Amino acid sequence: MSFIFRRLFSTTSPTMSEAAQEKVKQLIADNGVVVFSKTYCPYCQNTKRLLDGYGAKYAAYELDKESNSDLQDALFEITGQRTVPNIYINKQHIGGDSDFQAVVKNGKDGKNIEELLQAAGAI
Ligand SMILES: N[C@@H](CCC(=O)N[C@@H](CS)C(=O)NCC(=O)O)C(=O)O
Repeated sequence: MSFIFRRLFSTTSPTMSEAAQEKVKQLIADNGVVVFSKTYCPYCQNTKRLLDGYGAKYAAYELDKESNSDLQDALFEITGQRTVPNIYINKQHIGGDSDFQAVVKNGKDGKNIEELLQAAGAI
């Protein structure tokens, strides 16, 4: 019972995990295209190269440069994906580099990649 009251009326700050999830969600909300990445990751480099090829603006969030290692766990909790790159276009989860390559080739939801990037305000 006291647990329920503590839970309902707690004024304590969010847990680390909740804070990391909020940060991830904010980055997705604030940016048309987001690539959660690691600087040394060849798949991430490929994704960024493809985006650069379209002249797209994107936020690359380099997790290996980030002291907060909770972010990768938060991404897993939100997307079910633990690897990088972890890509969002227009708040829609795309997946990793191979998923992005498939979108470049086939489009998504009836839109080609240029249309998707335009809708995201990235080009
Ligand atoms: N099939 C994935 C492969 C991605 C992958 O293996 N990424 C590696 C880094 S290069 C990774 O996330 N390893 C786990 C980690 O860094 O925590 C894709 O196409 O994105």
